[in-house]
Amino acid sequence: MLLTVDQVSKTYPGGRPVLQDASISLAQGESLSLTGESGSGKSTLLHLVAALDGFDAGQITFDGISYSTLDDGGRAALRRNRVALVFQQFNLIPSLTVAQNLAFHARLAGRHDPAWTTEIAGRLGLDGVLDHFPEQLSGGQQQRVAIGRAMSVRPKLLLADEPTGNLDEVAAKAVLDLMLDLVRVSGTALLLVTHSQSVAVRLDRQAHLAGGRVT
Ligand SMILES: Nc1ncnc2c1ncn2[C@@H]1O[C@H](COP(=O)(O)OP(=O)(O)OP(=O)(O)O)[C@@H](O)[C@H]1O
Repeated sequence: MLLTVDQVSKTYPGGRPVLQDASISLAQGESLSLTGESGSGKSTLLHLVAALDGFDAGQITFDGISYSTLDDGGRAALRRNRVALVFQQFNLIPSLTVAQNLAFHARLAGRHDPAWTTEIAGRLGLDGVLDHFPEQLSGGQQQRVAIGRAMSVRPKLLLADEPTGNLDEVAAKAVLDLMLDLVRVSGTALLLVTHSQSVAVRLDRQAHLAGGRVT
């Protein structure tokens, strides 16, 4: 398995338990949707897998590495090289062009591959806007840039938190289609949080969070 979340529990200081013995697993190249009511802990689980936050009990193992063995440097390296994130907000850098945004993470990681970035831009339909700035793009185009930027490092796992949540139905479908195509071509596994059942069923497997557990 590429990712194993094994009986993980998480309570924020002063709060109720959010996750209680939650478990998921993901094979290389596989896609899994995560649904659940608002406040059920979907974003929390995604953040734990991204090593952005710690947990109280259980184990997370990704690509043969147990998170309990990672220090801050190890967690940062994981996010720089192997796990990529896409959020509902596009989080592009406004002063950089589309081409520069697309290459940004890969350059930071010292792994910029111009041929791959060109292929990503083509697959995401961004060829015509490479010299534009984010504010000149539609929401759907901006999210395609954010996805392309995340995929520029060829991550083993893409974590997406409501990636189409800010888009209208037509743009959302186009972005989802392109994202699923890109992760398939790259052999990247995908863990996607969504409120939408119609989005969830497009992925290989579905998981649901309720009462702190995954069903
Ligand atoms: N940093 C934090 N500190 C304290 N409590 C938090 C923090 N982040 C989330 N929570 C709480 O944990 C619970 C789960 O939040 P989380 O964002 O994971 O849910 P979610 O399923 O992603 O919700 P939504 O669908 O509304 O985005 C909520 O009760 C939330 O208030």
